[in-house]
Amino acid sequence: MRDAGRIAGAIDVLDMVMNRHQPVKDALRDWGKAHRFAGSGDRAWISGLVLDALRRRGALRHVMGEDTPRALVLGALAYAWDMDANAICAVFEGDEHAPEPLTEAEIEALSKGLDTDAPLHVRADVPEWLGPSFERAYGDTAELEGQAMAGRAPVDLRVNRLKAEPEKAFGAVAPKIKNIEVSDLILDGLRIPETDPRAKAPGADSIPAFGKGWVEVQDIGSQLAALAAGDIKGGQVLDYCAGAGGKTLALSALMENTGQLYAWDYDGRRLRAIWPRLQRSGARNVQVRDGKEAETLGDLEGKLDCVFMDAPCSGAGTWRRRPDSKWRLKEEAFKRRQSEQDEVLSKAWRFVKPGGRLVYVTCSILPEENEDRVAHFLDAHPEFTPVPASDAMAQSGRLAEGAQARLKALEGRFGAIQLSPHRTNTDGFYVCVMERAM
Ligand SMILES: C[S@@+](CC[C@H](N)C(=O)[O-])C[C@H]1O[C@@H](n2cnc3c(N)ncnc32)[C@H](O)[C@@H]1O
Repeated sequence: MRDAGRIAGAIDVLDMVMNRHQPVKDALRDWGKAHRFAGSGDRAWISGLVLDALRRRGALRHVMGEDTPRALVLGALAYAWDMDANAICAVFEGDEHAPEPLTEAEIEALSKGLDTDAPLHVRADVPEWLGPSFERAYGDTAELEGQAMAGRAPVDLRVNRLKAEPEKAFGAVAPKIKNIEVSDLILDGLRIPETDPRAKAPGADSIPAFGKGWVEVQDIGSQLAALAAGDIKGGQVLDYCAGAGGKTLALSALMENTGQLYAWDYDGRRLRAIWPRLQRSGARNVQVRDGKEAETLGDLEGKLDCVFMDAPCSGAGTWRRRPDSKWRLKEEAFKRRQSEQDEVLSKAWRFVKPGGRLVYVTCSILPEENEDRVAHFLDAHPEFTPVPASDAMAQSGRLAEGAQARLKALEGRFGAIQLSPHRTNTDGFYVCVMERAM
């Protein structure tokens, strides 16, 4: 396909996302079925443009003066892909598959530059109702935090030391994936830098090292959050919100297959995906407990060295990867997540033994889901005391040289750490560690 047809395709796909409320992946799949002549390279190009339009939807609709799929796609071409109005006109010219020619108003909007005097929520590219939350959380850096969250994300790998040491895994991955880098924060982390949005992303899960279980796809922020469990080798650990097991696998590797790791989730269906992942990873210290909490976890009360809680949340920390969810989040759902967070905290603490630790994690950058929830919990549970999160991460023995000092500088209230694209070039994770009195 030529670029004019791809741009028309991006407008169609974005229309399906915005007006039929389809996730980007589903819209792209349906569009591909109806346009069989489009190859995988065309679909990757279209997907890259749609995702960039969604990532920057706030600033783009402001500059374009409308919030239509066409306006956002044209805006993304100009302001995210650096194509000026003349270049877009030239691509459209004489191509029967091109969208309608640019209007005078569009040419002007594509040429005038982004509005640096716009309100914060526009400059930070977040929904208007979340502007105050952003400002409260990040003050002077709110705009930078929002803009970094509107950028593209790299793909990160975690070396699974149950199967391969980092050097061996790197040696196996490097010939397959160009430009792979070693993380500067974490010893087991590898990074595939963000690629050209017009091109197909390297398929990390199709390389032999992935099939053999030597590496797992996991954002460095998520890996750091798991390290906050500390030195848990030989310990008794509960992954209370285990879901599909991303953190379970990281915790098992941290435990070097010693001790006992219990994986539980309130929604048993979510646990199903954990089984093949456990098998591929070689984890042998995991007991998946599937069933009602009272029946399946009752025997663990007051016994565990660490309860790890990757709480349900808005997912605001992953907006770079799922930008449609940024605009779908509604106040009511946001409030519901906060009640769920209070609920999981109010239940899970009882499994921690005296002297043991509770690790509260969200993939959110919003204080209502993070420090506000911890404050609420600590008010009701004075027997828990916060522990500096960077110290807990260092106790895992898996931080890269110099990383502890960098993370220490990020510690805020309760010694908790807020990771973010702007601060750590990771997804936005919040990590708070609390210790139960003896
Ligand atoms: C962020 S996800 C967990 C992701 C998982 N740890 C991973 O790394 O792949 C949050 C999980 O919390 C679970 N959850 C939601 N509400 C819950 C509740 N009230 N009690 C326990 N778990 C809950 C959800 O089922 C979901 O699987």
